[in-house]
Amino acid sequence: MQAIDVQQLTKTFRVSKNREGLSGALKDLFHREYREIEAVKSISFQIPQGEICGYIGENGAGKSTTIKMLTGILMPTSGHIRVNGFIPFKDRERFVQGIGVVFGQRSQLWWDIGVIESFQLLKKVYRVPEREFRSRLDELVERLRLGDLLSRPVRKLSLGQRMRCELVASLLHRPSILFLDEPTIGLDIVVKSEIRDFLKDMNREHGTTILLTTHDLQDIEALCSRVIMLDDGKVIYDGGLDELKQRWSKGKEIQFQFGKPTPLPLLQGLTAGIGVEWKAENEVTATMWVPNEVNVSEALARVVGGADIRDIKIFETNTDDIVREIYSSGSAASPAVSASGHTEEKKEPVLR
Ligand SMILES: Nc1ncnc2c1ncn2[C@@H]1O[C@H](COP(=O)(O)OP(=O)(O)OP(=O)(O)O)[C@@H](O)[C@H]1O
Repeated sequence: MQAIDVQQLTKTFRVSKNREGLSGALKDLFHREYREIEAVKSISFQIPQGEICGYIGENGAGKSTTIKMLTGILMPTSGHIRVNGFIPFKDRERFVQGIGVVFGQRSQLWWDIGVIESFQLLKKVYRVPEREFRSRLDELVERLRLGDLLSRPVRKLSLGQRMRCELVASLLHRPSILFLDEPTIGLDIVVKSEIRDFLKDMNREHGTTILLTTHDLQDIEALCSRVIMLDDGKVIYDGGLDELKQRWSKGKEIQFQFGKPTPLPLLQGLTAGIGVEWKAENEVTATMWVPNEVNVSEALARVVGGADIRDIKIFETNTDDIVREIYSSGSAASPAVSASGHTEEKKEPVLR
């Protein structure tokens, strides 16, 4: 059974139009006009148990709307969803026992009471037996170093402390699927990396399936082997992160540190005719841009054979650059390949 199975899922919001001016407002009183916003447009994907999948897209692409449908908060306009075998908006009570949710911008903890009291309330909501609750709480508190925070009211926690508590709250009932909507938003680099390590451990030790929505592509790099990319309500990429990089990356930068001053014309002469470009950083450091179509070992061999090299660093194009490029280029994608390795029908990208 797939952890998440989504077929031709669509969500259309109906919003009222506000006419301008006093006469417009009066007209609205008697006859409202509506327009439709198609936030999610017939998307399909499956996520097997135990996978960490990134769900990315620009503002307004439809990510949160999808997560809300997957967690049963919103009802789809059309299409089918199964999460852990349940239809989320129907079988609410049994369905929520199997999922955990963290919305980075919204808290599931009670603001004015101690963190531990919030956890106790959630234990009741999810009907977790006392012994199980204790052992799970001990494990999570130790892992996320929450010991000192448990008696503090949530309003007195820093954002990083609160987010660690939110994660505990979402995992107390041992859900098999975790939905994370911007879990690292606004956090400093240390807390971000703590949270990423924690999620990796949860996935490895308990096989927790994670669907992660984020604008922070470092989250994706650190956690996800697969990414689903959304644009204007449609899936425009579904596949491996490495494949995404290979497909979209235009080349590599290779930085050389030389043992003595090495002028650019000498380096350009060594690599003449193979299509690389040089940039001097200083007298003893230069960077060679190697487009994908150029053979890297040939380019390297030419430099190694003619210059005194102390150090070499290779920089791949990073995910941030690639994703920015995809959103801004409007380039056509090749057929989307699902994580299962099956080539799906061509998803026409509408990239703006
Ligand atoms: N309750 C709603 N009523 C009307 N329109 C909505 C509602 N919720 C979302 N939308 C619209 O649906 C589209 C998708 O919004 P959604 O919040 O899913 O995008 P998102 O990818 O999560 O964006 P962000 O990264 O900014 O959170 C947007 O055009 C948004 O304005």
